[in-house]
Amino acid sequence: MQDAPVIAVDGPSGAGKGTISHLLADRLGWHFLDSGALYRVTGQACLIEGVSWDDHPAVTEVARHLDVSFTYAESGEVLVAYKGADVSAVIRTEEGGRGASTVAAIPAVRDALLARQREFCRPPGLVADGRDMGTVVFPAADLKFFLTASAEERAERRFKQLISKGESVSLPRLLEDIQERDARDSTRSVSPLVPAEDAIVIDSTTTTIEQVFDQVMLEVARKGLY
Ligand SMILES: Nc1ncnc2c1ncn2[C@@H]1O[C@H](COP(=O)(O)OP(=O)(O)O)[C@@H](O)[C@H]1O
Ligand SMILES: Nc1ccn([C@@H]2O[C@H](COP(=O)(O)OP(=O)(O)O)[C@@H](O)[C@H]2O)c(=O)n1
Repeated sequence: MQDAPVIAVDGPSGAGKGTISHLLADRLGWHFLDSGALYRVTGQACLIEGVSWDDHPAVTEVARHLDVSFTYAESGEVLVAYKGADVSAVIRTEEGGRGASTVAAIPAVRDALLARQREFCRPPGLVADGRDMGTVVFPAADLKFFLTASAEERAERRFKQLISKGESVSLPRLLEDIQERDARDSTRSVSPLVPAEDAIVIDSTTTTIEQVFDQVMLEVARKGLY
């Protein structure tokens, strides 16, 4: 099922998955899958096409025919486009996160995006960032991490991140959003947010990005992947 080695990085919002996955893909020279971006673009595409997030058959059609592309800018930044138009910034807003988490709870939408996610698995290897990389999309992954941190710490991180991008947000509102999103992601019937049985769980509530990355690299080396 897998054409190349895969490292799965799962966990809740703000746990540091994107940060650690990017560092890891850079260090190994592997491809990178931002599966959350596919759900975010699906939510955004619905807004663009005038499809309500509650209209499950219509949202599924949008996901099935999603015209999305990922390209790398010279700065190293990933540009995400829908039908050729840049949606990189708008999909990263809190509204974008809410849309993603709403459409991601529709089983047929997850099915529609499954094959597309697996296509990212190409030599020399793939670092896959998401919620169900180790449980559903790449169950045979060579190494699985589940990153987590307290909801308060994750809200604080998200707050700083959004403020630095010039978004006006309130910390209590963000904490509420994170808790709502955690609940929705963890209780949905398909691909709920749970660590794979063989995942290495890393809680970064009180550790720095560097410390988490060192721990991850130790496991990668132990597996002979670097
Ligand atoms: N261990 C950590 N300590 C402090 N800040 C962190 C840590 N890990 C990530 N961050 C910061 O938290 C924010 C969210 O991280 P991100 O990688 O986007 O999380 P996720 O992809 O899991 O939602 C970023 O601004 C990132 O720099
Ligand atoms: N593999 C994935 C990735 C994301 N998602 C959903 O998409 C939303 C946004 O994912 P993301 O990884 O971009 O979000 P953050 O962790 O960066 O907040 C999540 O809240 C999940 O509901 C999912 O269901 N499965």
